[in-house]
Amino acid sequence: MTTSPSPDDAADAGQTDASLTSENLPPQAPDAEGQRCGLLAIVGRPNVGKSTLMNALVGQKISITSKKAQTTRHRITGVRTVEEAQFVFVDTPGFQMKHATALNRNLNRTVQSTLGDVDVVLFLVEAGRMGPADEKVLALIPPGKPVVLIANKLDNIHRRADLLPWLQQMQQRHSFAEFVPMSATRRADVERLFAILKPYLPEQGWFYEEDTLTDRSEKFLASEIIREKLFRLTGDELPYTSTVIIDKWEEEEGGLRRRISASIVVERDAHKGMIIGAGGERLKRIGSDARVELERLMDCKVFLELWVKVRSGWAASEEHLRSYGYE
Ligand SMILES: Nc1nc2c(ncn2[C@@H]2O[C@H](COP(=O)(O)OP(=O)(O)OP(=O)(O)O)[C@@H](O)[C@H]2O)c(=O)[nH]1
Repeated sequence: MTTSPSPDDAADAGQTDASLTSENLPPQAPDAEGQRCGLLAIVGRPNVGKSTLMNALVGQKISITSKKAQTTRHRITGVRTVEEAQFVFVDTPGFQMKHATALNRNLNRTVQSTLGDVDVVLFLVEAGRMGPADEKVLALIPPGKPVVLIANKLDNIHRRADLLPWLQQMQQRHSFAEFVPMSATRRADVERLFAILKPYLPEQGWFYEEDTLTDRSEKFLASEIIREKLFRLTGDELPYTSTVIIDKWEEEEGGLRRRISASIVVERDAHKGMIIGAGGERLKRIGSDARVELERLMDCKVFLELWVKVRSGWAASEEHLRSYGYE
């Protein structure tokens, strides 16, 4: 994956990447003695706190100015180096099981192949709960992979003793490598997690420089920010089957200004109306919220133009998925 944005690089707003193999691993630091480095994935059903944990682990600030070229199969969500250990978090796109469309089947395949390559999987559940949706996620994890059970939202459990019988049950359910009751919202818990995870990282040189936080491209991050605003402002009304494509990306005044044009692709006219809102108010709000965040992230002025397009049945069509780079 390249990090320098190019307006013609259509795949950039999509999700494809080349393969992470021993031949094309990023160069290692010259002095690798004592270093550890490994890939980690955070999985769990919706709403268990994956994003909260990820943000807490890698910090809020995302460095998207890094121009280091990478050709890895995985989209790296974040990198955090703690003392001699470098934690490289990879993305496992969506666990949408609500609608059994081609999109979901593809995503599940992606999830499985991603998890096959990582060194350790962080399986998040809500402390004291293990429902059918959690079971489905657990079933996607390849056998033999070290899985750390994170019992998140511990702060919702008022008496710790109440959790013990549940933890014992969980022990019988799967041979988890570790059990970590914690709150992703508690700094101390998050820092302790690094120490717990460190032994699972292979002893090898770092893949990234110490201060790298992400190597995702600016265009990809921009599409994610727009998507986030889209979902936030449409609530549960909008199905997962919508995506954001960056159509135009122009840098002006030597990078001091960016002109971005993006399309929100939905399946139905009704969804289009939902996004646009009465008098176009909602789309305006999505655009202005996204613009403010993009300006902060990229530290420059941003002109953002948003379009809503209807591609009927695109989520069900494998061909469309390929053209959007979802393979
Ligand atoms: N009380 C409490 N709430 C938490 C904790 N971690 C996350 N949350 C809340 O749980 C909700 C869901 O968190 P997210 O991080 O968005 O969950 P997610 O798993 O990324 O959700 P999806 O994007 O739907 O898959 C948010 O309201 C968080 O603030 C925690 O440790 N304690």
